[in-house]
Amino acid sequence: MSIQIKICGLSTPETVDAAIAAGATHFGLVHFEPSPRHVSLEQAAALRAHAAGRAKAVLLLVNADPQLTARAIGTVRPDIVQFHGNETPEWCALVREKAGIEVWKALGMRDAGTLEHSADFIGKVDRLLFDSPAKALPGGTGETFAWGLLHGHRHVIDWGLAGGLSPANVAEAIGQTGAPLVDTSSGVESAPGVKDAGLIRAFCEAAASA
Ligand SMILES: O=C(O)c1ccccc1NCC(=O)[C@H](O)[C@H](O)COP(=O)(O)O
Repeated sequence: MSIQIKICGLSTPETVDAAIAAGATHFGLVHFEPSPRHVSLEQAAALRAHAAGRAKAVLLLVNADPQLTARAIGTVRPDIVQFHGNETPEWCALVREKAGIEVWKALGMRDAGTLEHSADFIGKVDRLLFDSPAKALPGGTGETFAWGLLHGHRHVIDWGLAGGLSPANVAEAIGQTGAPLVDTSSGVESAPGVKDAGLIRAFCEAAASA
C-alpha cells in the first residue's frame, strides 16, 4: 500500500493546494492559540471547504474542554480530530462515538513506557501518531525521537510517525520504522508557521519514493 502523508499546520488555501498537488492524503489544521500555526475555527472551516474532499482534513485540539471540542467539530466538520494533549482513552472514545468521525491520538515518545501506555487506546481511537515529546509546544517541535523505540513493536491499530520529519530524513524514517503514514510540520516551513510549497513537494517526493 502506498504511503499516506499528512502535512500539518496549514493556514492558507495556497498551501492546502500545494500539499494536495504534491500528493498529501491528509492536512492538519491546528486550533491551539499558542501555536504559530493556529487557525480560528472559521479559518479552519474555510480551508476544509476549500479542500472539498481532495484530501482528509485533520483538526488538531489540545486539552480542549467539552464545549470547545463540540463547537470546533461542529464548525469545522473535519474528517478526523487529532488530540495532541493529555486526553484520556475514555475521552477519545466518547468523542469518537458522539461525533461519528475518526479520532487520532498523538503520543510523545519518551521511552518504552509510552508504547506500553499506547495499548490503553486500542479500541478507543482510529490511529496513534507517534511524535516527539512536548517541549514549549505539545507538537510541531521539529525534533525527531529515537525511532528504534518502535523496532519490533507489534502495531495492532493504524499508526503514523511524526516529529522532525523533513525532505532529508523522511525516506530513512520510513525505512527504519515501516510507518504507513508520515506527518510533518516544521520540516516543510521557511519560518515558524510559514509553509514552503517547494519543501512540501520535496517531502512528498521523498516519502513516495521510499
Ligand atoms: O504544529 C503545531 O504547532 C502544534 C501545536 C500544538 C499541538 C500540535 C501541533 N502539531 C501537531 C502535528 O501533528 C505536527 O505535525 C507534529 O507534531 C510534527 O511536527 P514537526 O516536528 O514540526 O514536524
